[in-house]
Amino acid sequence: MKGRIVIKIGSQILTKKDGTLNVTQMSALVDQLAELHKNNYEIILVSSGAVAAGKSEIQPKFKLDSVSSRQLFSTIGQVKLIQRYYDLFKQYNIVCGQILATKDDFSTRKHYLNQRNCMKVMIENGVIPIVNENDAISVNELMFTDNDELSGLVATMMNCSKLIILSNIDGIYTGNPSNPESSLIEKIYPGDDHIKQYIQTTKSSAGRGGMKSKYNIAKKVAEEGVEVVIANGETLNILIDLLNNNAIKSTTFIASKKSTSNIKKWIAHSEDFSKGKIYINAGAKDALLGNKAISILPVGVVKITGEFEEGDIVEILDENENSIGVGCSSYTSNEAKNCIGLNNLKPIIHYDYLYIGK
Ligand SMILES: Nc1ncnc2c1ncn2[C@@H]1O[C@H](COP(=O)(O)OP(=O)(O)O)[C@@H](O)[C@H]1O
Ligand SMILES: N[C@@H](CCC(=O)OP(=O)(O)O)C(=O)O
Repeated sequence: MKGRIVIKIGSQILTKKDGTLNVTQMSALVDQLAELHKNNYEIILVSSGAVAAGKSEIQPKFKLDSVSSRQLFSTIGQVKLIQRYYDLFKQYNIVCGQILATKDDFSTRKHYLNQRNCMKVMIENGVIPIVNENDAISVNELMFTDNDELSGLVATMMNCSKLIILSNIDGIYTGNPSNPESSLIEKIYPGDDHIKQYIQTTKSSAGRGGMKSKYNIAKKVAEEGVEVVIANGETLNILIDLLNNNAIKSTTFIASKKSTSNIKKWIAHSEDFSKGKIYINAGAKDALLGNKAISILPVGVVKITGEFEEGDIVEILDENENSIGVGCSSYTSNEAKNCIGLNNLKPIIHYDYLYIGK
């Protein structure tokens, strides 16, 4: 096996403005995926495009709100999308399978491991998983920011070496990409926090999260040890060139060298399931943000809100409400509240169950 990689393809690459599938583009990408598969890469595809592809199929009989229209179009478009992938992969005798996920499918460790097992058994049998958010049932708080977030979660969960995010742009520019003075940023190292100033809120017409969400998730995933590349899916032979390290326009987020355990990877992507908040003082914050492996002790805690059980996910904040990380509590909320500020007690969050970062 050469490496396990997640490739995420945005709506803009897969569909045309009139809502039909961009079959030429899909076919060019599947040709490359087939070649990588033949060369022993393990591939997980995260594909957007269901909503955009559904729009050309039906004219709603009455005006729909945004939730209903997303539901209606995605149910129709997903069939088109997966059928086309099936046919294209079939030409290479490659079997693909569909996974439609909601955020809730990752909410407990049990759910998370279940998802992991499903993708693992597919890969072990030579099947390419094609993952998309289940737009028909994920609404509001159950929604991922977009498929960039889902692809990051999958890449860390499956211990992939690389995540490639294909959009309609070569990568991250130092300003508005249409401004000739902006230049492409080729490499972003862990801790390069100044880059976020360059990200505009503009996004492509079919995209959901825009570059901001790509940047946020890429930074987080690279800090967990997975290299992330943002590149243009319209560029000829893009995947092959990227994986052969040929000079090609793209932005690479260099992976952090520090290793992150599997349990921490799950915790890192679980902040939306947090049942409570643990506020820590300045000394505890400094210690946590330093280089040592530190647990959160009751003595550094100043306030606790929410109701939680032992093992539940809780958010960690400083006294100014800045989020510092997430972890699994070793106490129930009642027990934890009773030991705020006390010395010589077991950690409220043990280092092994603590993820620092956003
Ligand atoms: N600094 C930047 N560099 C590159 N692209 C940017 C930047 N800021 C905003 N963008 C926008 O982000 C868009 C890509 O995000 P998005 O529309 O969500 O695509 P996708 O459908 O592939 O997920 C680009 O087309 C571009 O307009
Ligand atoms: N699940 C949606 C994808 C939403 C999304 O994240 O789109 P994009 O920003 O183009 O990757 C769909 O298939 O239409």
